[in-house]
Amino acid sequence: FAVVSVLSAAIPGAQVGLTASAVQSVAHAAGGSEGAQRQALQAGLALLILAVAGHLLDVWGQYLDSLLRLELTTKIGEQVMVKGTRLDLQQYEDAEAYDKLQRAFQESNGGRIYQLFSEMLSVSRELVTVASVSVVLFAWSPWVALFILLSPIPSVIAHMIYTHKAFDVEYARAADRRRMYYYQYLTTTDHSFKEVRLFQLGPYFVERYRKLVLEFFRIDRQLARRQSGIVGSLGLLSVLASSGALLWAIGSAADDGQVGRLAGYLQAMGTIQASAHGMLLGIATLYKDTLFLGNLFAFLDLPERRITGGTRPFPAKLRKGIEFQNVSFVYPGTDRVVLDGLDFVIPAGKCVALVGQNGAGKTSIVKLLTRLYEPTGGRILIDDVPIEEYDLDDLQRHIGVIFQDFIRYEMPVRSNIGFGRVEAMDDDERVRAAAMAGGVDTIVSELPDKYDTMLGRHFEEGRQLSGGQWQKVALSRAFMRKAPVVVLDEPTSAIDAEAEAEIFGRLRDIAGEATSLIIAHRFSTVRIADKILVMDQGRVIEEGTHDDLLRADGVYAYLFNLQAAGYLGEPASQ
Ligand SMILES: Nc1ncnc2c1ncn2[C@@H]1O[C@H](COP(=O)(O)OP(=O)(O)OP(=O)(O)O)[C@@H](O)[C@H]1O
Repeated sequence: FAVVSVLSAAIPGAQVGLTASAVQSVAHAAGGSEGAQRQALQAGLALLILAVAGHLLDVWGQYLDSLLRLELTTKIGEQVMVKGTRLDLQQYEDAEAYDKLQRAFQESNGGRIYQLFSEMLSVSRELVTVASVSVVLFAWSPWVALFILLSPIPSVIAHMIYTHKAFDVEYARAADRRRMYYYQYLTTTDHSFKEVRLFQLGPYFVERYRKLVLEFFRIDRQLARRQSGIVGSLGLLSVLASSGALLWAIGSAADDGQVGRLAGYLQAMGTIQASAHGMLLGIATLYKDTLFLGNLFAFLDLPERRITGGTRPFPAKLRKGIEFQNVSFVYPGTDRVVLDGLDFVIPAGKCVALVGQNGAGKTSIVKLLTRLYEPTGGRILIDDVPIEEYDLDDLQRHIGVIFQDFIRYEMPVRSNIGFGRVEAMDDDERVRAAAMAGGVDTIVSELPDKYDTMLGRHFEEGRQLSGGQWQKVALSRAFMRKAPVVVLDEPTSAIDAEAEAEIFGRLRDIAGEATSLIIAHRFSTVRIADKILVMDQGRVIEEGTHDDLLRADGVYAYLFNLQAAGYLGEPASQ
């Protein structure tokens, strides 16, 4: 591509020389000079051949250019996705790091990197054109050549100053841009439509969006005004320089009668002005692209998986269980103690339930157990071995976890369940067994394409499920994993009581095989557990079976009675 581009760029130099020679020969022929006519025709023929060659090289260059664009956009998009999967959860949950991600994602379609390459090539092409024409010009008059060559520089400097300012402005905007996209998202997606419509929030979000846009507009207008001033005044210098050179060329042609040379100057001036201007503007654009691409590279350079594991394989079945010893945790960048000297054991093959108020720290425990974060103090042991000694991927592969905010994959049922063990997604038996354990098999049997039915509404022929049905699908995904440790964060909050009882029956069936931790607010869910931990402000304040805790008549008994009274319509006794 580079060779083709450079070859085609050398053509204008030859054209200037040939044009001058053709015009001069015509002038001589008109003066009756012998052989001049033949020379003029030869120069004309050479010009024709050059034009055809130039055209063919251009077409070829454009084809290669498309290939380059395709290849770059594919590769960069993929690299950004891969990088996204290699970061830590912390980088997604921290506003500053998230801004960095967003800035990089804006460049992730590879458009800018393609632009950078093609800009680099076009600058080199223009350089070759300018050089080839300059050779001819310098031979005629070094001063005129110098003037013509340097004339575009002032206006390009102006562009570069502006580009830097524009980048600084855009850089500082990341958070506001994110806010803008968020308002757009809230007013244009199915997830938010119901609330936005019924709470009549549309005008409010549009107004917030408009305020941000207007502020952007105000700053951009200021910038554009300043740019016009700078570009205008420096550009005037460029115009004066090139016009001066032209004046000089006209004067000297009037003196010595070299009309061919004047024609050559005129053509050269047009070519050089376009090329030198194109080249210097290209440099300004390159400068801008490298500034913006800095965002992409800053993202690609982000440290990957700072949480690392050891080499020990995770046990296929726990012997002893999971133990939290004096575990404390503070989210990075914050100072609130979320877990405060936590001590508890989940015996192997048993089911332990965690209850506690919102914000007590239950989900944070799951994040530590799955090593999405590291404790600030204390240690977590699995079968008496510190958790960090296990191979990280192996550990995560052996935990079947479903978070409260599980994903509703807009994909077929088979994928939604099969993602629990992606290698076994085509194993019909396993997918069906998982669906049965999650209580979703009867729903699937009524779907038009059974396990191949598309779920959700984003793609054609997708079937939308109810909230509880989606939750059952997510549970099936956890069962699909057949992991020795199962962690379910509010797994049945949207599931009806009958289905919940069935699912927990199955969870009990796998007890003995798996060690499970269930977080729940519903006491009907909690009571089936072998042991219940009651949490408050990052600590375990009560521990025991359902009956033990009722007998102890503490916080658990109070909360249980409160919920039971709610069901029975009686006031809670305390
Ligand atoms: N990524 C985070 N960064 C900083 N603080 C966080 C983060 N996630 C949660 N927290 C804080 O940690 C505390 C515990 O949150 P956690 O999600 O563990 O509570 P929870 O017991 O699971 O609550 P819920 O019952 O509402 O699900 C809360 O005060 C919350 O504000």
